Amino acid sequence: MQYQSNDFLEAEQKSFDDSVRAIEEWWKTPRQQHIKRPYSAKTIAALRGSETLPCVSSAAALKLWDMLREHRAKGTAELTFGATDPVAVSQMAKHMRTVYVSGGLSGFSENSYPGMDHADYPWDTVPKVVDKIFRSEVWHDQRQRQFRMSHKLEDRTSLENWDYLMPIIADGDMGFGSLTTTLKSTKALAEFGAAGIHIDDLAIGLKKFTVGQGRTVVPTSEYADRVKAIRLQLDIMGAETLLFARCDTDHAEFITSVVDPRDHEYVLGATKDVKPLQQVMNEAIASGNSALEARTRWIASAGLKSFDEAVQAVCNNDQFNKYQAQVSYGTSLSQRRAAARAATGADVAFDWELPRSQNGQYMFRQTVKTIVERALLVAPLSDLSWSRMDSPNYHDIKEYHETMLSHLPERMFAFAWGGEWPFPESAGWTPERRKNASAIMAKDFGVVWQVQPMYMIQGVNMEIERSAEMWTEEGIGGYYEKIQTVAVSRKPFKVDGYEKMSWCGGHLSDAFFAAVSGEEISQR
Ligand SMILES: C[C@](O)(C(=O)O)[C@H](CC(=O)O)C(=O)O
Repeated sequence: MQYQSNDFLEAEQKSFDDSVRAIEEWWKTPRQQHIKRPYSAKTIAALRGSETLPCVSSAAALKLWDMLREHRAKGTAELTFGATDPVAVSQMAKHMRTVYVSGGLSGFSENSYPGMDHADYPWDTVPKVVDKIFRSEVWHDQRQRQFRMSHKLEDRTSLENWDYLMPIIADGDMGFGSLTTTLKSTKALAEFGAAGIHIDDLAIGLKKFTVGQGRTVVPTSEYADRVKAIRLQLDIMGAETLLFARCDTDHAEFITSVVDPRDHEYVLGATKDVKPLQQVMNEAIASGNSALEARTRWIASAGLKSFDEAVQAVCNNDQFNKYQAQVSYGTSLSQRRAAARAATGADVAFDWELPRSQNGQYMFRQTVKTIVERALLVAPLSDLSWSRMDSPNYHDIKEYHETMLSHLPERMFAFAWGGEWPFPESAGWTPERRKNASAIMAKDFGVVWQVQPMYMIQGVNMEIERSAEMWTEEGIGGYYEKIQTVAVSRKPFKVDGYEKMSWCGGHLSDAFFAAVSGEEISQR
């Protein structure tokens, strides 16, 4: 064994103690002080290497934090959309101050095997897109500054001066598997430039899109562990990256396991004497019938209820009140059964095994209360809360945010708008409310960051399709008149393009040659 002197050991101990103190001081800064960790600075110091490398995303994360806090104070919001292409991002910078890297969009456009939003692409797909966008932002900032600095002060007022260094918020999906993948993807996202990361409570790979079935969530405890793992990783790195705790429980229909009693209230069971759903579906397939139709018939016959509903259905008001007085958040099914027996004098028929799916999922019925419970649980470790929706219900949105704010008045929220949402009056959307939805969400509910993740797929598709039609029908004549002439005459600045040397980096690369040949390249 290598001999280690006392001097070495003491220096090592001092460096460790210094690191603990530095972490404790860091956690007192305005950006960090609201976070309540379930572990000590000593634990984090012990998980660090002897050198903590500076995290490139931290400056952007602090910028994002200040930006969002300011919006929160003013009742306004930062609006952005999803992007995976640095060229597009360079144009977004002229109107937006943040950019979103969507997992769904990355799944379509950033891997060799495109597909629907299943997060079934390699776990480092989104980090690589973040890397590409982050580096392109840095490059645009560099070439813009070089161009400006080649001009004298008095000539610079009329030059372009965009803030390309837009904080990037990245889709961490469900962490891509186990805890170690969650740690690795967080590390990659923060190292590659993500100023914010969102994590959700979805099960990996179980989204359904066309058969009318809702999403599958993981137990509350698994979700809480994901959030904890991300915060832990960010702390190990000393990263300021913001953590958006997204909850996909709205309209979720399944849960992977009943390991956590906090979920038991929402799991559905059969209250009638029926065969297991899987058996019925397998019999339908074996006899050449539709499994989906067999499922629909089974659901209609099984008397599906939550345990509380099952109790309510078999007792009077007094008995139900007595039952309710015995149960609360986190009361397990076996405790609920005992409380029901005590209140009604009989066992209540309820079997949550019978409706289980082929993948073993349990049937689940969420309410706004479920989402609030999950969101409150992970709020102390995260920076923003986000209840993800399939379609917008204003009443639910209002109830969720107002309940959250009654517990956490300073809380900041994120929200994603869909590409083809209907905004019906029946869901609380008056025309006036729809028109001003983004502003209302910001002012009334503190939703400081709002994204349309799939804007590229609809909004930009529309532009490309129109452009492709024009080019194939009119060729260079059409291009000259409808694109080039318009782009070049745009005021106060030409539209960016390959011929615009400042934007495409022509000036920068020529400046490299000049500098190497010994020329003074500043302010000629
Ligand atoms: C935001 C999202 O995570 C994404 O990948 O962009 C998706 C988008 C969508 O499916 O509409 C999500 O909300 O799950």
